[in-house]
Amino acid sequence: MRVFSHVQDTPSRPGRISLSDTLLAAAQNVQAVLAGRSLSDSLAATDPALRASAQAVSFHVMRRLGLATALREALVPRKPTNPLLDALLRVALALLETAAAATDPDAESRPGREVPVYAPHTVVDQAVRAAGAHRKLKPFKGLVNGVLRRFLRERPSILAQALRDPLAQYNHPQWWVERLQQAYPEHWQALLEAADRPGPLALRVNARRAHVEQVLDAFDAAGIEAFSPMPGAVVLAEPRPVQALPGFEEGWWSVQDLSAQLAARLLPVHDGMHVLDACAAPGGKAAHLLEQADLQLTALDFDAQRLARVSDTLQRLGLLSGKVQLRCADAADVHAWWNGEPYEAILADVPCTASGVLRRHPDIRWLRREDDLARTAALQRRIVDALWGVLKPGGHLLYATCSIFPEEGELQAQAFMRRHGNAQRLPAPGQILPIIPVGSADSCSRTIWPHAHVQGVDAPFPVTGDGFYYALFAKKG
Ligand SMILES: C[S@@+](CC[C@H](N)C(=O)[O-])C[C@H]1O[C@@H](n2cnc3c(N)ncnc32)[C@H](O)[C@@H]1O
Repeated sequence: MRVFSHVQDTPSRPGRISLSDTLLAAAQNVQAVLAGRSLSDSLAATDPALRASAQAVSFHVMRRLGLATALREALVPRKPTNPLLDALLRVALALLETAAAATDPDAESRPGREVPVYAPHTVVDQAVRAAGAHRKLKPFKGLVNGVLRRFLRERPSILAQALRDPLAQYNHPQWWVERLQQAYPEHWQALLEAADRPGPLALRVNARRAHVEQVLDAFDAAGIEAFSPMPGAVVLAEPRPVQALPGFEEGWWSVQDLSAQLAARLLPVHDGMHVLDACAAPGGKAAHLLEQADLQLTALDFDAQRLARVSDTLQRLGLLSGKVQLRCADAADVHAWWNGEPYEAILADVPCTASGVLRRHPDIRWLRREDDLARTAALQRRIVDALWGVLKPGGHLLYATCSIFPEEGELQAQAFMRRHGNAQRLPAPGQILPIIPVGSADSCSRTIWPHAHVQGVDAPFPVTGDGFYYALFAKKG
């Protein structure tokens, strides 16, 4: 059994993180997500001492929430009226089932290395202790103990009963599964499985401060296994705390997924150009654009708090200058922010369901509702149509989303072409799916991964980018 090194399975003592505290914090996070709050926001409010361990457990529970819910329903058919109790039961059941699967020779899949695995008796003891330590849960200590012990005694039959529910089998809402089945009849299962594995730690090298070889040499000297799967990018074999990596203080690189790193490479820009990043926060792609060329850049976002992060990002990388203008406004309402000077290039990294980044945000599937898709697609249409009006003839607009739903990708791009007779579609990757390793023969498929960026790479370990969509349009003169 592997126990996370930062979590002890003994009671709280000053300076030590107990598993019971972690379970309680994870239950509070799960409760928050079930109430519609994002896991990142909820974790930000978690005691900093507990945050890393609570995150590891909460991420795992999000990836197993369908199964944990079905197990809880099988054991306690009437939903507990205390939502924290319900969440604690689901957290403990997710961990117990994972622990059991780790040693079950008949289990279909073994937990991955990133999954928190604790001895079953430890999970039961610590969940009971967690209940006892919380004023509102104290009366339910006996129930928690009884439910979890019964699960351990009767696991095969309870698991079989739970797995009759598709939610338990797939750990995604049914509507999500159906949409993927429809869009990707051959890949939907692989997509569901990929969503439950963590994405690789990918870095974008800041061309103004370092180059890939320099970063790889520094990592090698520090005993960190890494390679470069495409120009300007470095991927680590194992996730690590980024502040401890060589070059962090020096601004040599930024954390950015491989698929996201394609944006600034796809939009044709050169020194002196007047460029708009229309949905810019927190500034990853704006920074990349400025690392590539000396631009007159307007970074726009309608969320003031998030826009402040653009400033921080550019500051850290030494990219903030008088040539960069930050504007807080609705991109679709051009009269509110546009000074009348057309842009030569526009990046439209529009808001989306984020269905392509479940590896890093496993809560997203539980937060989204099916009708969000149509609402988000309508917002994207409104934004991109407005932006088309501020693009100079001869200029380029790159449409991007971190989604794998065609309504936000290819269908959106095709509808855009039908609405704008003066648009010409140029080669771009289209839909990128997070299931094909970079460097494999299959990654040369244009619909899956832009082959130009990966051909000839001899990958020492398999790497995939997040789910993303790119379409590039030129405005006829
Ligand atoms: C996918 S994120 C952008 C990520 C960013 N390009 C980066 O690389 O760091 C989408 C952004 O669009 C912003 N947004 C949403 N609706 C908007 C609107 N109507 N006008 C401008 N920005 C908007 C959100 O606040 C969010 O920061």
